[in-house]
Amino acid sequence: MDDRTMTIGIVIVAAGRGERAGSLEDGPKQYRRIGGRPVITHTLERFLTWSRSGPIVVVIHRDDEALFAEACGKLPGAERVITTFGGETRQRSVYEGLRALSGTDATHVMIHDAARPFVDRDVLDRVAQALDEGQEGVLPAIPVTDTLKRGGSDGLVHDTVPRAGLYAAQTPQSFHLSAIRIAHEKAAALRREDFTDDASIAEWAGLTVTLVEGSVDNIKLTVKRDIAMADEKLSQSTLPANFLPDVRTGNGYDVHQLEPGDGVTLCGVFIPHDQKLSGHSDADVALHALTDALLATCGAGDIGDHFPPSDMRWRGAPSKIFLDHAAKIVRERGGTIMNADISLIAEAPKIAPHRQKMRETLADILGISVDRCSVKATTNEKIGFIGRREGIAAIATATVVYRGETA
Ligand SMILES: Nc1ccn([C@@H]2O[C@H](COP(=O)(O)OP(=O)(O)OP(=O)(O)O)[C@@H](O)[C@H]2O)c(=O)n1
Ligand SMILES: C[C@](O)(CO)[C@H](O)COP(=O)(O)O
Repeated sequence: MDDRTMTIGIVIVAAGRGERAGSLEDGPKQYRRIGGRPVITHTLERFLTWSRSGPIVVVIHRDDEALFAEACGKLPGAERVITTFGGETRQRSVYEGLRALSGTDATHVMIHDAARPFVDRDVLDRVAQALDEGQEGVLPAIPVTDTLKRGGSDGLVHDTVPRAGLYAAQTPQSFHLSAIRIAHEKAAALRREDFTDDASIAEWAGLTVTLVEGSVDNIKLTVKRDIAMADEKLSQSTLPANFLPDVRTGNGYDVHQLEPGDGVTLCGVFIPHDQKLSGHSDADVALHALTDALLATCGAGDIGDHFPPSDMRWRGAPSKIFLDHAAKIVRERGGTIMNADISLIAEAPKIAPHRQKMRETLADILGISVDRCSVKATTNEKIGFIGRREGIAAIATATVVYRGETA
């Protein structure tokens, strides 16, 4: 069953003290800086820019109100975040988050650790897809890769634990909201306070929990070294002085003919109109131009090389598929997308009312923040084929930073 009527609420737990990461000296780990910004800013941004996020609850510690406001108050979309206070244990904090979420229209919930800032859109999409298919509980996890030993207090290895079938549990763990809330209530009533994740509460309450593929990058920052490594991963400041940043810019252009119809899809957004764009796919000129711009940053050809118009699979296809593919190629080649800029040249329809939605759609597809995505529009002053409303054109520019070299 594909249940797209559901609303996925998000609970991000951020009320821990982070003792193992040295909070006594440096403060709670979720407010420590990696890549120049607090850990929780990265985490929350991942959900604010994911198109399927419904209401978002962040569970904070009573002492951290100012820290949270400073870290997240200026993020685009921050005004829709609900905060509530957590408890002594992670389990209690989740419970408080679920209570806060129950006052919204959420039917399902993704429960995520603030201390996992590297969760990516692919993991979120996989978890959401399992919910769409009607799973009661969903656990992103990765197979254990180290050999496992059971040790004793005597400092000796007692035995080797077969690792076949063993997984390391990650978040966001996801459920029907009412089912996981009832499970948490039951655990609280029976004073069971020893659960370290929500999947184990669900299992205990008799819910079925389905495994989906997590990501090796989706680590939980637990000890000091994790935070230093996360910072190294994100920070330019740790690069050697002779590091040459490999910044590349690509451009793309596309045009499609207009014919009588009921609307056009531009930047992934359908706009009702008395014409439609003709083309093999959904003819979204804007996404086609941006796909070419991204491919250009790593010399990966153009859209026609990857999606030939002669291939029947792309007949009527949403152009999001093409842009998604180009972004994946860029990432696989070590690129980080810095920005995307599209200019639409169209006599009609009016683009301005749809610009914000278009920017959000680009941000979601590219997995970057909305402020890195720009959509502009101009008419052609009634000149030429665009002026005669015979077609719509788009010009796109993308900037990507690839792993640099030392001189
Ligand atoms: N009482 C608690 C404990 C934990 N968490 C949150 O749960 C996530 C995972 O917990 P963990 O890594 O164990 O964090 P801490 O409890 O903060 O760490 P420590 O055990 O080292 O103190 C974190 O985002 C943390 O902020 C929470 O909201 N409330
Ligand atoms: C929920 C969790 O992230 C799953 O791996 C983890 O159990 C929470 O952290 P803790 O250190 O076990 O409290």
